[in-house]
Amino acid sequence: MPVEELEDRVIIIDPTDSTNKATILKYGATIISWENQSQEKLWVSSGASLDGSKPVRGGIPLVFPIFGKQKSSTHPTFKLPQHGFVRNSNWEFLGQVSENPITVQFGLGPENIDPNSLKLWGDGNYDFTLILTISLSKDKLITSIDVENNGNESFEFNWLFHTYFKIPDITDTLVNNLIDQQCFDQLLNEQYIEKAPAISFHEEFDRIYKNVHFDKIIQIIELGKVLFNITRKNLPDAVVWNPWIKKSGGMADFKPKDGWKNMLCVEPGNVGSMIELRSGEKWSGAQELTIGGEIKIQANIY
Ligand SMILES: O=P(O)(O)OC[C@H]1O[C@@H](O)[C@H](O)[C@@H](O)[C@@H]1O
Repeated sequence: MPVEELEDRVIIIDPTDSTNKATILKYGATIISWENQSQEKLWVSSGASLDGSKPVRGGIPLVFPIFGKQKSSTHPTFKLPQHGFVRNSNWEFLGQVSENPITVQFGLGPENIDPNSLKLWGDGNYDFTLILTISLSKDKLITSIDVENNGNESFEFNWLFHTYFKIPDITDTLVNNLIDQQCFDQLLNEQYIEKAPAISFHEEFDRIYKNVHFDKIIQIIELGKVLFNITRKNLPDAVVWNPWIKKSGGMADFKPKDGWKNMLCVEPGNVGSMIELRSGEKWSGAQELTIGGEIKIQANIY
């Protein structure tokens, strides 16, 4: 059976190789496991709540309609909690849409969201449909999102796939192809141009890389070996985050305590600015994750 639906989750299996599978929690439509040749590729905290009581610390949580917290008190997203409400809403499993590659969909609309949470966005006046499509094949996981405005009012939103990659050791890890990219450092509260030929990690790291050219493949490399390639469709920005020792120590659901050594978030999204969607309009974006291959150094693409 390539798709198995349980009460709280859906498991999908590559029909060509049963050692490739993914598990999606209905809560948040959070992908909590991606096994490739029986090896786990996503980091999930051993202290993560999987019972729907809080967003999952790990896997691929979904961020909408606000990334972080809105600073402008007049914006309709101002009252929303950090990263919005879809990572803590129960999505509807819509079923399988293709056998090979195995592809499934989840949907979310106002009817699936707790009314108190819904009111925090534009006083609950927006009507929308989100469709998440997840496709798994050999060495590849694709997640795509479609957003549609079904209401009469326009709305503005951010989207982000908050992907937690599992890595052997953060101190041996590099992230490639972000040189000369404009970035906003969330720790320094400063904007500058990234000058590192490849990013390395030796302390807390929290940067938003903006308008990264769509031809650029962001690679996570460990000791000369490509672990992951991240490509994006219509998602111009990428957040790179590792909480390191102190910040992870302050998160009750972050376990084991030295788990920061084995995780790195590279999060494709549209967060440098907001997307405006008028009544009846649709927007979509996707991240494509592939395993392995050659190191590809891309100089500037103009
Ligand atoms: O603790 P949360 O809400 O899941 O957020 C985790 C992190 O998410 C990242 O995307 C942000 O850049 C960080 O600033 C933030 O700390």
